Amino acid sequence: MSDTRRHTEVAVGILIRQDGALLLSTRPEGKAYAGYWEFPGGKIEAGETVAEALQRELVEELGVTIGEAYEWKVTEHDYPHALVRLHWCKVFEWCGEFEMREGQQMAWQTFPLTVSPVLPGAYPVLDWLEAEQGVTGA
Ligand SMILES: Nc1nc2c([nH]c(=O)n2[C@H]2C[C@H](O)[C@@H](COP(=O)(O)OP(=O)(O)OP(=O)(O)O)O2)c(=O)[nH]1
Repeated sequence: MSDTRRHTEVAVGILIRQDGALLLSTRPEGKAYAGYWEFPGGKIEAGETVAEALQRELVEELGVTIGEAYEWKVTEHDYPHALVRLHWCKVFEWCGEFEMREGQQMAWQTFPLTVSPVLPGAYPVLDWLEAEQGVTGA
Protein backbone atom coordinates (compact mmCIF):
# COMPACT_ATOMS: atom_id res chain seq x y z
CA MET A 1 0.00 0.00 0.00
CA SER A 2 1.31 3.44 -0.81
CA ASP A 3 -0.33 5.24 2.11
CA THR A 4 -0.99 3.33 5.28
CA ARG A 5 -1.75 6.38 7.40
CA ARG A 6 -5.01 6.28 9.29
CA HIS A 7 -7.30 9.26 9.44
CA THR A 8 -7.30 11.23 12.66
CA GLU A 9 -10.95 12.06 13.40
CA VAL A 10 -11.49 15.64 14.56
CA ALA A 11 -14.61 17.43 15.84
CA VAL A 12 -14.75 21.11 14.92
CA GLY A 13 -17.21 23.71 16.15
CA ILE A 14 -18.49 26.64 14.14
CA LEU A 15 -19.89 28.88 16.89
CA ILE A 16 -22.25 31.34 15.25
CA ARG A 17 -23.33 34.42 17.17
CA GLN A 18 -26.75 35.99 16.63
CA ASP A 19 -25.24 38.67 14.40
CA GLY A 20 -23.66 35.96 12.23
CA ALA A 21 -20.09 36.37 13.52
CA LEU A 22 -17.98 33.20 13.77
CA LEU A 23 -15.51 32.34 16.51
CA LEU A 24 -11.90 31.68 15.58
CA SER A 25 -8.97 31.12 17.93
CA THR A 26 -5.25 30.61 17.57
CA ARG A 27 -3.51 27.28 17.95
CA PRO A 28 -1.50 27.12 21.16
CA GLU A 29 2.28 26.96 21.34
CA GLY A 30 3.65 23.45 21.07
CA LYS A 31 1.09 22.20 18.53
CA ALA A 32 1.64 21.80 14.81
CA TYR A 33 0.78 25.12 13.10
CA ALA A 34 1.04 27.04 16.41
CA GLY A 35 -0.32 30.56 16.04
CA TYR A 36 -2.55 29.73 13.04
CA TRP A 37 -6.23 30.63 13.37
CA GLU A 38 -8.74 27.79 13.49
CA PHE A 39 -12.22 26.91 14.59
CA PRO A 40 -12.25 25.44 18.11
CA GLY A 41 -12.23 21.67 18.43
CA GLY A 42 -9.93 18.69 18.62
CA LYS A 43 -9.42 14.99 18.23
CA ILE A 44 -12.27 12.60 18.90
CA GLU A 45 -11.32 10.09 21.58
CA ALA A 46 -12.22 6.39 21.52
CA GLY A 47 -15.89 5.83 22.26
CA GLU A 48 -16.92 9.49 21.84
CA THR A 49 -19.48 10.81 19.39
CA VAL A 50 -18.64 13.93 17.41
CA ALA A 51 -20.92 16.01 19.66
CA GLU A 52 -19.41 14.58 22.85
CA ALA A 53 -15.88 15.27 21.67
CA LEU A 54 -16.79 18.81 20.70
CA GLN A 55 -18.46 19.49 24.01
CA ARG A 56 -15.39 18.21 25.89
CA GLU A 57 -12.93 20.16 23.74
CA LEU A 58 -14.79 23.44 24.13
CA VAL A 59 -14.81 23.14 27.89
CA GLU A 60 -11.10 22.28 27.86
CA GLU A 61 -10.07 25.04 25.45
CA LEU A 62 -12.56 27.83 26.00
CA GLY A 63 -14.43 27.11 29.22
CA VAL A 64 -17.86 27.16 27.57
CA THR A 65 -20.55 24.50 27.54
CA ILE A 66 -22.23 24.13 24.18
CA GLY A 67 -25.84 23.32 23.43
CA GLU A 68 -26.75 21.21 20.41
CA ALA A 69 -24.00 20.58 17.81
CA TYR A 70 -25.51 20.28 14.31
CA GLU A 71 -23.26 18.09 12.16
CA TRP A 72 -22.91 19.95 8.88
CA LYS A 73 -19.99 18.82 6.67
CA VAL A 74 -17.14 16.32 6.68
CA THR A 75 -13.85 17.25 4.99
CA GLU A 76 -10.38 15.75 4.83
CA HIS A 77 -6.98 17.37 4.80
CA ASP A 78 -3.58 15.76 4.35
CA TYR A 79 -0.99 17.56 6.49
CA PRO A 80 2.63 16.46 6.85
CA HIS A 81 1.87 15.73 10.53
CA ALA A 82 -1.47 13.94 10.05
CA LEU A 83 -4.22 12.93 7.67
CA VAL A 84 -7.30 14.42 9.28
CA ARG A 85 -11.02 13.94 8.81
CA LEU A 86 -12.82 17.00 10.08
CA HIS A 87 -16.40 16.73 11.33
CA TRP A 88 -17.77 20.27 11.16
CA CYS A 89 -20.66 21.19 13.45
CA LYS A 90 -22.65 24.38 13.68
CA VAL A 91 -23.35 25.55 17.21
CA PHE A 92 -25.75 28.37 18.02
CA GLU A 93 -26.01 28.11 21.80
CA TRP A 94 -23.47 27.96 24.57
CA CYS A 95 -23.15 29.11 28.15
CA GLY A 96 -20.32 30.30 30.34
CA GLU A 97 -17.68 32.98 29.92
CA PHE A 98 -14.98 32.52 27.28
CA GLU A 99 -11.62 31.84 28.94
CA MET A 100 -8.62 31.04 26.79
CA ARG A 101 -7.45 28.06 28.84
CA GLU A 102 -4.54 27.24 26.53
CA GLY A 103 -3.26 30.81 26.17
CA GLN A 104 -4.89 31.27 22.76
CA GLN A 105 -6.27 34.45 21.23
CA MET A 106 -9.89 34.55 20.08
CA ALA A 107 -11.74 36.70 17.58
CA TRP A 108 -15.33 36.94 16.36
CA GLN A 109 -15.09 37.23 12.61
CA THR A 110 -17.26 38.13 9.65
CA PHE A 111 -16.24 38.04 5.99
CA PRO A 112 -13.76 39.13 4.85
CA LEU A 113 -11.73 37.73 7.74
CA THR A 114 -9.32 40.14 9.41
CA VAL A 115 -7.14 37.42 11.01
CA SER A 116 -4.47 35.30 9.34
CA PRO A 117 -3.01 32.84 8.71
CA VAL A 118 -5.85 30.33 8.94
CA LEU A 119 -5.27 26.55 8.99
CA PRO A 120 -5.48 25.25 5.42
CA GLY A 121 -7.88 22.50 6.51
CA ALA A 122 -10.47 25.21 7.24
CA TYR A 123 -10.37 26.88 3.80
CA PRO A 124 -13.21 24.89 2.14
CA VAL A 125 -15.52 25.46 5.08
CA LEU A 126 -14.78 29.17 5.14
CA ASP A 127 -15.71 29.32 1.46
CA TRP A 128 -19.01 27.52 2.10
CA LEU A 129 -19.81 29.74 5.07
CA GLU A 130 -19.07 32.87 3.07
CA ALA A 131 -21.26 31.66 0.21
CA GLU A 132 -24.09 30.93 2.68
CA GLN A 133 -23.84 34.40 4.18
CA GLY A 134 -24.06 35.86 0.70
CA VAL A 135 -27.32 33.96 0.19
CA THR A 136 -28.88 34.77 3.55
CA GLY A 137 -27.51 38.29 3.70
CA ALA A 138 -26.33 37.62 7.26
N1 LIG B 1 -9.64 22.48 15.85
C1 LIG B 1 -9.40 22.54 14.55
N2 LIG B 1 -8.58 21.65 13.93
C2 LIG B 1 -8.41 21.79 12.62
C3 LIG B 1 -9.04 22.81 11.88
N3 LIG B 1 -8.66 22.71 10.58
C4 LIG B 1 -7.80 21.68 10.50
O1 LIG B 1 -7.23 21.27 9.51
N4 LIG B 1 -7.65 21.11 11.75
C5 LIG B 1 -6.73 19.99 12.04
C6 LIG B 1 -5.44 20.45 12.69
C7 LIG B 1 -5.03 19.24 13.53
O2 LIG B 1 -4.25 18.38 12.70
C8 LIG B 1 -6.37 18.59 13.86
C9 LIG B 1 -6.84 18.92 15.24
O3 LIG B 1 -6.01 18.33 16.14
P1 LIG B 1 -5.42 19.05 17.44
O4 LIG B 1 -4.03 18.58 17.62
O5 LIG B 1 -5.66 20.50 17.41
O6 LIG B 1 -6.39 18.40 18.50
P2 LIG B 1 -6.33 18.30 20.06
O7 LIG B 1 -6.70 19.64 20.64
O8 LIG B 1 -7.20 17.13 20.41
O9 LIG B 1 -4.80 18.04 20.33
P3 LIG B 1 -3.96 17.23 21.38
O10 LIG B 1 -3.31 18.29 22.17
O11 LIG B 1 -4.93 16.37 22.13
O12 LIG B 1 -3.01 16.47 20.51
O13 LIG B 1 -7.32 19.07 12.92
C10 LIG B 1 -9.88 23.74 12.52
O14 LIG B 1 -10.45 24.69 11.95
N5 LIG B 1 -10.04 23.56 13.86
